[in-house]
Amino acid sequence: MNKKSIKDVDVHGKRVFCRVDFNVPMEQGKITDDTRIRAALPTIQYLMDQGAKLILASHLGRPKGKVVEEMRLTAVAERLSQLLGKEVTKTNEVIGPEVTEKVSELHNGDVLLLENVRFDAREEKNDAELSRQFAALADLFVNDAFGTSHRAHASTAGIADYIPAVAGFLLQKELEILGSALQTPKRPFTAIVGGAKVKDKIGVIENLLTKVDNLIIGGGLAYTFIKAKGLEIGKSLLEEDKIELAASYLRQAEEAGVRIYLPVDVVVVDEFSPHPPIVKTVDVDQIPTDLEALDIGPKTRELYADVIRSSQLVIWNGPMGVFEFDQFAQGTNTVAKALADSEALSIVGGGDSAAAIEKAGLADEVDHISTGGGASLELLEGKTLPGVAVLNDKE
Ligand SMILES: Nc1ncnc2c1ncn2[C@@H]1O[C@H](COP(=O)(O)OP(=O)(O)O)[C@@H](O)[C@H]1O
Ligand SMILES: O=C(OP(=O)(O)O)[C@H](O)COP(=O)(O)O
Ligand SMILES: [Mg+2]
Repeated sequence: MNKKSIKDVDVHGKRVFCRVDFNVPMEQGKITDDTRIRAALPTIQYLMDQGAKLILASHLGRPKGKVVEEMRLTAVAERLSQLLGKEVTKTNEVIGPEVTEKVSELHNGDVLLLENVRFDAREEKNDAELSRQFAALADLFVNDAFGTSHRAHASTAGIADYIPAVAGFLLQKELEILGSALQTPKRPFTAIVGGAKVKDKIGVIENLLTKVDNLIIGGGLAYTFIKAKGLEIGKSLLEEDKIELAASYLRQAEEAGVRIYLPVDVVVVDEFSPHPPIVKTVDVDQIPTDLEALDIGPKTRELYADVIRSSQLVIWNGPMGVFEFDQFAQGTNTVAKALADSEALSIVGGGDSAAAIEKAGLADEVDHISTGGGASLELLEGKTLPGVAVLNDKE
């Protein structure tokens, strides 16, 4: 990578604004998986040891520019304090007098965490004024938020217009590992895409079709494709205005000789909950109009596991079902197990996918767990990530 890293600059006594991705899965105010916090520790610890005054910034969820109490970073600050064995101060605002004061009180080696940056509507607009205000707090910008580096926002990109900008260790490591796997991909090369961010993820498929041998589609993403094939999907997750696009991908794949795998059976329910009154497995052409699919069925699990076992490189982003409810985690767990057992070079990416593989107890069995889902897919497409592009080049 020809970008400067924190090793290339002197941070002693400097105020460092470090963007991290602490967008961790939460349930009832509790962190259910702290992979992303742990992944940022090497950078944070290094900057502390070097005597920097550290200002950390992250988003959590999608609060859409307003304060949402459940999306405050309070639990994140507590967990970070535990992991570092040192008190992390947190502000209750994103920017303003409280932030300015707390920054001025920092000593070398201290850590301050700003409130969820997406509480400020200007963050996602990559607003110049907010970028300038962030920059005014610090002498240096460090991007270690690989999982958010595909977003051009004030704290991931805009800030770099005003102060020197370098990469953290996590960002560097992610780019190296993903970059080398993709440079001369081992074949057969299989990509597995699932999850719930259909709007974000469907777009990457066009490019993936030029790179992979097999494309497995599961999770919430699958239903827009099933609909595109003219089948009934009931109340399953659908991105209405992407149906045409999905249909065109199915045609393109056929022309390119890429095999697309879609669910052949699914688990449907009458209520989105851990224990719905009705739970049944049906073939994909038999989804009742009033039910919703929360997992891939047993035939699909076996089919997907077979494809994985015959691959040499597998990149997986997005759970196969609503794995947070144990009853609907079987599709995700079967895919995770197949990946763990296979000889393929295996890379799993995404905040929720990482949580799923941890929950399945298989985190040590795959080659790399990436903290980025959308980010790793865009990298896989061959795109330059905005949060990387803004960093200073090595001289
Ligand atoms: N069939 C489905 N219907 C609704 N949500 C689903 C379905 N399958 C998976 N999901 C949800 O997708 C979410 C993760 O999506 P996403 O954020 O895109 O993945 P990642 O964080 O791994 O990149 C999980 O919370 C999971 O419950
Ligand atoms: O969780 C994230 O991405 P992921 O779900 O693709 O892993 C990142 O924190 C980015 O969040 P965003 O998709 O709301 O911009
Ligand atoms: Mg996610």
